[in-house]
Amino acid sequence: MAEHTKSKFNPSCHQEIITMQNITFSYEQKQVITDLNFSIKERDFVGLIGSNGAGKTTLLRMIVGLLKPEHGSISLFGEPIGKFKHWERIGYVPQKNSFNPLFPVTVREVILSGLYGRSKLFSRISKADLVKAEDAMHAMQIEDLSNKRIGQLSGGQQQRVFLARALINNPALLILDEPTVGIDVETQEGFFHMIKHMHQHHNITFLMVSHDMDMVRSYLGQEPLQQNGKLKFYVKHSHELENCVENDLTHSLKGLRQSMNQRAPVVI
Ligand SMILES: Nc1ncnc2c1ncn2[C@@H]1O[C@H](COP(=O)(O)OP(=O)(O)OP(=O)(O)O)[C@@H](O)[C@H]1O
Repeated sequence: MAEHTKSKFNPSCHQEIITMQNITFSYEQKQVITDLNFSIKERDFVGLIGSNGAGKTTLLRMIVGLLKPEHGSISLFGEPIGKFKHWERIGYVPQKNSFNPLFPVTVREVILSGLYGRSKLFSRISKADLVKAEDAMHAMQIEDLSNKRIGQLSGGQQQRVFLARALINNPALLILDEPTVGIDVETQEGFFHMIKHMHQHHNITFLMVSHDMDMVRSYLGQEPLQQNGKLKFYVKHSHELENCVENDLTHSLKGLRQSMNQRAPVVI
């Protein structure tokens, strides 16, 4: 990736967030990813495209530590994944789940579960945690859904809940696996509008799997920056954003909430 003058751009915009070197992965006898080299820098927006079975979800699951590469290495925020402990810096929204409407978990509980992660599984919910949940719900404009059962929401509303769950720790990296599958076109547009807004105004790096080529091409360019097998990486670099400068916005939930409030509501 090209280097850029440090006088103009904040050097922190160039920290490597994900580094993948010579990654190969197989399920039993079937090799899915072969010798992949790719890195993502702070505040890049990467769209990961590929046909069904190309290995997109497999790659995301390796990045979030749920699968181990057969060969090669992954670093997160400059640390080898085996030593990386700051999982709260990463928000992960897996592929859409469908819930039984009777599943007895409320929206607030789903969002709070984002805080328990790997370290807080058995800790009690503090007042501060509840405030974070409120902020995340406010940022996603779903406060009115807080006591509803997750299974009673529409697909678009559920996606907002899972985004709020991913945001509750103020992540520096958001990983989204086909976030708009099964959602109507109008709602998808609203969702992408929101994601782009978050990217442009907050210091968040995005890695998103999507089949929506119109959205990908309109925001990330016509051609992939790199291809590996059937995986294509479309990228908008942090230096293409005007406000990647010294006085970058911090990305606290409150800041997100304020800036989301300044624009027209997005209907999802
Ligand atoms: N647990 C598993 N055991 C064996 N094979 C698997 C497993 N998970 C995925 N695969 C296979 O690995 C390949 C890649 O799967 P993956 O889910 O990563 O693809 P994908 O690009 O995300 O596809 P889609 O667009 O359909 O979601 C597919 O051929 C799939 O059948």
